[in-house]
Amino acid sequence: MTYILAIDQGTTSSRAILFDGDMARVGTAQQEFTQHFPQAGWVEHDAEEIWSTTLAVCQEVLANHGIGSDQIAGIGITNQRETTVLWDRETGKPLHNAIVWQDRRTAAICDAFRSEGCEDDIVAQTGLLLDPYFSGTKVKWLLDTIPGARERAERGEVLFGTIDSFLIWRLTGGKVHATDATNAARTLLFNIHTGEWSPEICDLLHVPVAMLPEVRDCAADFGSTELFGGSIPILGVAGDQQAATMGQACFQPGMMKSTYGTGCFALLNTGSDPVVSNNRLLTTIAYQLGGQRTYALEGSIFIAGAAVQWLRDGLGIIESAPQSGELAAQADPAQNVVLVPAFTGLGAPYWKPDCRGAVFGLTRNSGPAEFSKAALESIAYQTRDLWEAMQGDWGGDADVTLRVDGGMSASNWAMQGLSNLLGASVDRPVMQETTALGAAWLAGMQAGVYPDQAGFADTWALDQRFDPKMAEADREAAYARWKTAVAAAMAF
Ligand SMILES: Nc1ncnc2c1ncn2[C@@H]1O[C@H](COP(=O)(O)OP(=O)(O)O)[C@@H](O)[C@H]1O
Ligand SMILES: O=P(O)(O)OC[C@H](O)CO
Repeated sequence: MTYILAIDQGTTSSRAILFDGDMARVGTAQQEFTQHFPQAGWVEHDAEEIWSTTLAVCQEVLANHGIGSDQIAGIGITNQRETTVLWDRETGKPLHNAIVWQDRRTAAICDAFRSEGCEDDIVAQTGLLLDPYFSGTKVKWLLDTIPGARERAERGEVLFGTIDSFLIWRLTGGKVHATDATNAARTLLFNIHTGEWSPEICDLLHVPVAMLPEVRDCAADFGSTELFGGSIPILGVAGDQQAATMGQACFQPGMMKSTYGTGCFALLNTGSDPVVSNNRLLTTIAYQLGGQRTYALEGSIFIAGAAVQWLRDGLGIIESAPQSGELAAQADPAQNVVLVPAFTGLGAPYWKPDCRGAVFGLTRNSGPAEFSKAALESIAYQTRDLWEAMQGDWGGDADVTLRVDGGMSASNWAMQGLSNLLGASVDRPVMQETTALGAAWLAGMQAGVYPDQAGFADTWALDQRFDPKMAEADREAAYARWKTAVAAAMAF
């Protein structure tokens, strides 16, 4: 039997998932790693720990299943996006902790460029917003802060990469400095229309082009690793939300997936033409295969499953995440408690980093069940915001179903509520590890052991469809309450 090894390097853990020749998951190994918060709003990872946990989980899953390197046809890498690493070309050592996508330290840099009138050109070239979320201003901050780093980067002695690049460098023993188009598209340094690094933006941010990785297709030759016995080629790379889009087989324009983990990231395939958002969504590359770019509109919600974690760890009203649905089902239907979970600000389409959470509509009878219901419904309302924005940008032609995945999609109550508030069908696939599957598919297809796009799309199998069970008038009244609550939270 031939196998594919998928590496899913996420924000809180590194995972290795082994798939067999039929794309069935054989085994998983996972290790969490340390989150560093050196100052308010700063989030860092130790890139060495990212590397050591990644290496360990790969070794573990292979050992657990007695699989040798000669049985692995290829490795696919998927990763937390935007997180920024600078390392020494000679030693491979990071110059600094990785600056994580959630880190807000470059807000002032963004404000300064905005006041200089640079935002429109950056948005036009990158499809992104001038926000600390993306890598570009993080690279600038590192080069401004670490003595001598910029001069060394100009000489090609210091390299930049998102996590995929750093892992490729380490896996190949420093032979390959490359990334894929989906990861490049999140850096704020990449022109998504030409498929090349933007010389103008690199100049503006004072980022030497010599330090940037080569950009390749998602399914391509990324070198090989000798670290697991024999040689294994790295054949697939994609940012995690794009890998989930492929894992959900959202290959047709108008198809949309939404991944409910800690946060929620919704991507709508817009085909070969990038769609410019009038609703503060991001325009990004969904995938690049055979040199052809397919674009997506993306909406990013920072708090989804994290609201359920808050019920458990903050309020202590549930002991485990699945209890949130059981409790919500007991809520008094006459109460209209609304939670705006802006614990770390609001993402798309509001982009209000300073907004904070709020609860509205409390009565003397409001208790754990109503809080639980409000927390799960807040995820549905936020998705409805993205859905509305996407329909507006896309011209109302989006698919009438939403494909969901991620840990929280296991909640039937939450998914039924989502369908009710969207007024659309919500499809949950049998295979909910779509991020890893997407990365595995890229590598397996490139290796010639997995089917092409059409064949892969045929293997997508439905676990459960949730159809709306809410009267239109009730849905719209509920959504209007949410909009009022968001406006009030933003005004606070
Ligand atoms: N049955 C459930 N009901 C509601 N939320 C759930 C359920 N199972 C998991 N979650 C939530 O899903 C999140 C974990 O999903 P996961 O995809 O593993 O996220 P991440 O990759 O961001 O760590 C947690 O925030 C958890 O609270
Ligand atoms: O690692 P995740 O699943 O939280 O995903 C993070 C996103 O890629 C950030 O853009």
